[in-house]
Amino acid sequence: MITLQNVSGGYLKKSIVKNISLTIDKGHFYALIGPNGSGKTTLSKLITGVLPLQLGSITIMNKLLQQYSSIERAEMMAVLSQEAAVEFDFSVEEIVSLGRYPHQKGFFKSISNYDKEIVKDVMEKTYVDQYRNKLFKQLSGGEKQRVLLAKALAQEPKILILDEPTNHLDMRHTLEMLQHLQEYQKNHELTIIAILHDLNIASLFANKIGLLHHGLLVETGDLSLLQKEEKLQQVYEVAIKTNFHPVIAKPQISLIPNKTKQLHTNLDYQINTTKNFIHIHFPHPMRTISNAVLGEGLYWSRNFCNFHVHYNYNCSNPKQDILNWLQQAKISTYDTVGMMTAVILEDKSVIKENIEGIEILSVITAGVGNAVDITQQHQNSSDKIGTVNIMIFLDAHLTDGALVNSIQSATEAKTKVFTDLQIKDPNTQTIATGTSTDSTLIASTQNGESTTYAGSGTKLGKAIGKVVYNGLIEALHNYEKRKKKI
Ligand SMILES: Nc1ncnc2c1ncn2[C@@H]1O[C@H](COP(=O)(O)OP(=O)(O)OP(=O)(O)O)[C@@H](O)[C@H]1O
Repeated sequence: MITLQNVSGGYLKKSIVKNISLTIDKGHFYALIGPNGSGKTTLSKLITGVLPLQLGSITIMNKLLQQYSSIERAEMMAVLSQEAAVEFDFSVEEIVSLGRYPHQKGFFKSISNYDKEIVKDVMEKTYVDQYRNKLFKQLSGGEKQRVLLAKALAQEPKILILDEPTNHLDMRHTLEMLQHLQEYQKNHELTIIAILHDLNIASLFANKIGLLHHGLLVETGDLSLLQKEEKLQQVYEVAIKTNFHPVIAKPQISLIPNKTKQLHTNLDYQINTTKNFIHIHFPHPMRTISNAVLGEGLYWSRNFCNFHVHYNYNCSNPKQDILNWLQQAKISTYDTVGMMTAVILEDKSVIKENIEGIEILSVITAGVGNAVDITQQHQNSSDKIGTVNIMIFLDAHLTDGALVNSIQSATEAKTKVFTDLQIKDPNTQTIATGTSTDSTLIASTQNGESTTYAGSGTKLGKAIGKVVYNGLIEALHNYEKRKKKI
């Protein structure tokens, strides 16, 4: 619908943007991204016709831009620019009504009932109707931004060009504005071109992205562009890590500040065991992966707790229970991983070793009351509290993939223990592979070179295998000894 072919343009004779070719489909949201001064605003001014082309052509709906009259352009396109701060003594409603101006006919342009309806509607949708009689200049930056969006929408444009539309807006209003625009985009087939500095916002709302650098369009394409770590690092000259949004399938980017000196070189830990909990504390956060009750998934944590509960514990809200117990014990609820067990905590095993240069610590509690053979179809009740809780701490630097690999290594070693000790699933009388509610955690200091593998073919994987095997045997031995005493 909008096609730019070899477009160059700028100020006076100087070309700021050079040789740009791109296509924006009707009803799409096209995000223009790029560092400060890369030419985004200049390119948007070429598209609106505010700046003349030096070279190339711009076609909108199969007609060259210069063939549209200025009135036709004003009807077709609305612009929300950074420079739009009007400081006249207009009320909010008057400013929004100005958006209807290109549509008003006749010599004495006057506002029709239809115009009034549109103005009312957009004011409501952008939540500015509450300020309708207030003077525009008396509004906050964010409120002004919403009024200017209302004015642009009142124009009922086919194309909306936004220069940093979420400037001044807080999180709620940023989201509301863009969701609202998305609705317009769908319902009115509105084409949006938005200059955005926040790449994560661009990812949430754009269909297509264009990356400008030194006036050149270095990449244009779908959201996969936002996963090109090296390209983005090179253009923005900043260290980043791309990943996915935790809830929806959109890329998200995290900034990495200049590497600060690592404050610790080994597993400096403190452990405190009471009747109610084991608390392992590290002075610095560790990168973790676990299926713990609190802090599950990928996380950063300094505190690792395993709480003792009665074997008939009512599991209706285990996470909240752990939060309450942490508060009672005056342990942080923010950077803590929490597990539960019905096993007597004194029977834990703690092994700290240096295996081929890898410092590794394991803290394991174990019982086999609800052992299960995962390969058999018999239905076990699984609302009992975890009996094999494995916590492994490593002085290493693991990628997310290596963390997953470590869990796999720990699980293989655990299953080997069940096989070697001939622990059976009581329902099927076959060798069990674990118990029905086991928890496993891997925590890594993230010191040194990062590694992507921690499977059975690696030094790291074998170190995990060794401490899990030995630690679990010791913990089960303690458990059996206590059972015999009872
Ligand atoms: N009116 C002007 N006259 C001359 N040069 C200008 C003018 N406006 C901008 N420039 C120059 O054009 C270049 C690109 O500016 P532009 O505003 O298009 O970048 P941008 O990518 O929108 O930047 P930002 O992210 O900082 O808003 C800059 O070097 C700027 O100094």
